[in-house]
Amino acid sequence: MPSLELRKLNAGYGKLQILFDVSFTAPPEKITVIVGPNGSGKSTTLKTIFGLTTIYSGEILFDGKNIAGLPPHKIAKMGIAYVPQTDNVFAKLTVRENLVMATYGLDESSAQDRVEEVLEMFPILRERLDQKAGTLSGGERQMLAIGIALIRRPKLMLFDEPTAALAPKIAIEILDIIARLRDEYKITVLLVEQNAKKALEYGDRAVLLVGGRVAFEGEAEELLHHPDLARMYLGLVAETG
Ligand SMILES: Nc1ncnc2c1ncn2[C@@H]1O[C@H](COP(=O)(O)OP(=O)(O)OP(=O)(O)O)[C@@H](O)[C@H]1O
Repeated sequence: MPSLELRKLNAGYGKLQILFDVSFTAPPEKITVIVGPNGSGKSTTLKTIFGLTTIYSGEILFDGKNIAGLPPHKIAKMGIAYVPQTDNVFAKLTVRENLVMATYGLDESSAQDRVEEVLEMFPILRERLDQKAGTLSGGERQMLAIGIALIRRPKLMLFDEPTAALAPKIAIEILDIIARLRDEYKITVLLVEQNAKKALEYGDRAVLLVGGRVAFEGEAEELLHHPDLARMYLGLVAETG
């Protein structure tokens, strides 16, 4: 079972360093949530794992292999899927075209099976097959983005704020889907979330980033109830009594 381990990672954009000695582990078949204030480097961490930033030093071990410095297409090939926050579907193509595009390189029968699997997981997409992705609701668009990623049968999925801008009820639906990916598909999940409380309730493990450094790594539950960190950085009021 693949786990992901970051070891003393220093990374950023060109000369602008954003991540400082970032180390943490995302254990197999668990949801690891990355939380932290705005600008603390959460998205940059996901982009770095997927080969989209400049790495100065450190290691990213996936399944025991160091993937730091590999280009995104090689990282994808190893079984890692990245679902960015926006621009994660082709708005001008239909739902069907988006899914078919994602099967590129698969033989025809497995391509059909995989699309069918996605439609079984997200029945609403079946109703929208001939609709342009740009006309989907926010929640439906997230489902399509997740579906596109699932077609490659990833072992590790990186989600960047998948519930941003969604109504609370729809946000819960998306988090439920992510929990199903862990439980039914045995996928290891790394989840960046703005809504720390909800995400920590769903997550197994947690990483708190502050100023590009790891301020906490441990059980999600522990961070949720941490007397100081939860209040200082996540705006959560520790429960009393
Ligand atoms: N492409 C880029 N080029 C240069 N700097 C960037 C780029 N993308 C992000 N940054 C900077 O990196 C820092 C960390 O941004 P990042 O998006 O990783 O934070 P975040 O924790 O995900 O924040 P948020 O919750 O606001 O999305 C910020 O100061 C941001 O301005």
